[in-house]
Amino acid sequence: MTKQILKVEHLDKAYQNQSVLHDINFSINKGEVITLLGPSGSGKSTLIRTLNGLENYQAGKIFFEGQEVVPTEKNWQKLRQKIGMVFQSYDLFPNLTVLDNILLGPTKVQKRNKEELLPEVVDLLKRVDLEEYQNVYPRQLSGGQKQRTAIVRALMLHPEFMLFDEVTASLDPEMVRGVLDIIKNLANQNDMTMIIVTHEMNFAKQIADRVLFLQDGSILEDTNGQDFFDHPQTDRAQKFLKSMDF
Ligand SMILES: Nc1ncnc2c1ncn2[C@@H]1O[C@H](COP(=O)(O)OP(=O)(O)OP(=O)(O)O)[C@@H](O)[C@H]1O
Repeated sequence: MTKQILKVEHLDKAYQNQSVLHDINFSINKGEVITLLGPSGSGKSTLIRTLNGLENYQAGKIFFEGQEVVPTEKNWQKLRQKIGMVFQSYDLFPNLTVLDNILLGPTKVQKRNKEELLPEVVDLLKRVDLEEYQNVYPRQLSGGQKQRTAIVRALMLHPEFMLFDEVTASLDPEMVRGVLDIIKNLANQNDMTMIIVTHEMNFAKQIADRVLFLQDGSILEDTNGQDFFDHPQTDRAQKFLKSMDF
C-alpha cells in the first residue's frame, strides 16, 4: 500500500505583512521525488523551509505520516530527526573536522556513540569520494566537497525524507555534477522520499516523479515530471522552461 509521508493543507505564509505562500495543498508518498520549480521569488525556499519548521505559517495544516504537526519548536526538533535538510549554504562548523561535523548530530541528538557510528560514516564518505578528507577542516574543502559533507551529515540521522534547497546554486559548474549524482543515487536507492528545489532543469527532468510549479506563492501546476517537461499546461510554466533554455 502506498504510504503518505507528508500532506499540506491550505497553507498560508507571510513575512511581516507580505504574503508569500497562498493556499498551498499537496501530498507526497513514500519513495516519491518532487522537484519544486518556479521563478525567482515564487516562494520555493520558503515552502521547503516551512516543511521543516524553519519558518512559521499563519494558516493551514501540515501532516507527517498521517499525524497533524502541532507546530511547536519541540515537535519540529523531533521531526528533524526524520526530515533531513541540505541548504545552499553548507552550514558546516568551521572549527570541526569533516568527521566531527558529521558525528555531531548523531552523538548529540541521538546519543549514539562514536565507535558504533564510524563504520557507517566511512562507508558514506567513500560513496561521496571523501574518504581521505575525514580529518580536514571545512576551509580546506572545495564547495562541492563541503556540500557532499553536508549531505553525509544529513544522511547519518537516517532521515525518511530529505529536503534539498538549491544545493548546487553556489557551486562552480564542475562541482555540480558530483553533487547531483549523489542525490540521484539516493533517489534510486533506499526508497528515499525527497523534495528538491533546483534550477538545474536537466537534473529535475531526470529525477522528478512529480513537479510542483510555483508562481507568486501559489502552486500553478502539480503534475507528473515527464508531462511537465514535455507538455507544461500553463503559459507561465512554458515561459519559465523557455527562460531556463529548456
Ligand atoms: N526572511 C525573509 N523576510 C522577508 N521576506 C522574505 C524572506 N525570505 C524570503 N522573503 C520574500 O519571500 C518571497 C519568496 O522568497 P523565496 O526565497 O521563498 O523564493 P524562491 O522561489 O526560493 O526564490 P529564488 O529562486 O530566488 O531562491 C520573496 O518575495 C522574498 O523577497
